Amino acid sequence: MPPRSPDLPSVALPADKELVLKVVPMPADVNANGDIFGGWVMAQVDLAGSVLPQRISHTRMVTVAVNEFIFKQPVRVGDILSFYAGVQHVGRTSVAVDVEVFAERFSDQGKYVKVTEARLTYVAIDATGKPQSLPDTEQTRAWREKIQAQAATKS
Ligand SMILES: CCCCCCCCCCCCCCCC(=O)SCCNC(=O)CCNC(=O)[C@H](O)C(C)(C)COP(=O)(O)OP(=O)(O)OC[C@H]1O[C@@H](n2cnc3c(N)ncnc32)[C@H](O)[C@@H]1OP(=O)(O)O
Repeated sequence: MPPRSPDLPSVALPADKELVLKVVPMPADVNANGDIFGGWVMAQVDLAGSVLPQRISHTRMVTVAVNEFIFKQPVRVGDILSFYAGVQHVGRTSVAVDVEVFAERFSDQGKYVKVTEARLTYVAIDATGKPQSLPDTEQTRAWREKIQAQAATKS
């Protein structure tokens, strides 16, 4: 196995996002370098990103786009991965979500390395697979208002 690069300093976990998933990759998930295969990480990010949209849709949702995906640091076997998600846009049928992934080395817990960040978009679909409007729930309105308020403070 090639030598490991030294770990970066621990970073703070995001206060503006929600912990939606924790998982530990196993030896079956490695690539030819001995690190965790990027496709495995992408699959976990897709699942993690779907948690918040599913909270408001109450119907089937599909991933329409991976708008951005950055592998910042390698993931190792046995890392405890924490997936943090935040809704960035709520459209008529779609929800865009930012996902950040942090690794705790199994033998050095409590120190976090940011390994991945991504933006994905999910679409609510009906029984025939066509996009359908998101329901107008309290949660939907709360996210829309929060996003508008954040945009107003930026401009
Ligand atoms: C009953 C309950 C069951 C619960 C059960 C729980 C299961 C818990 C596990 C869940 C797990 C989920 C996570 C795995 C999810 C997969 O694995 S899904 C599999 C991969 N994805 C697919 O197969 C989708 C294939 N694509 C399609 O079917 C169609 O393209 C779609 C998605 C229905 C969209 O159809 P379309 O006619 O192109 O739609 P269109 O009207 O142009 O756009 C719809 C919306 O998408 C947006 N959009 C389109 N393209 C883009 C883009 N590139 N970027 C950003 N936004 C875009 C549009 O802006 C529009 O947004 P709104 O303005 O309406 O908000």
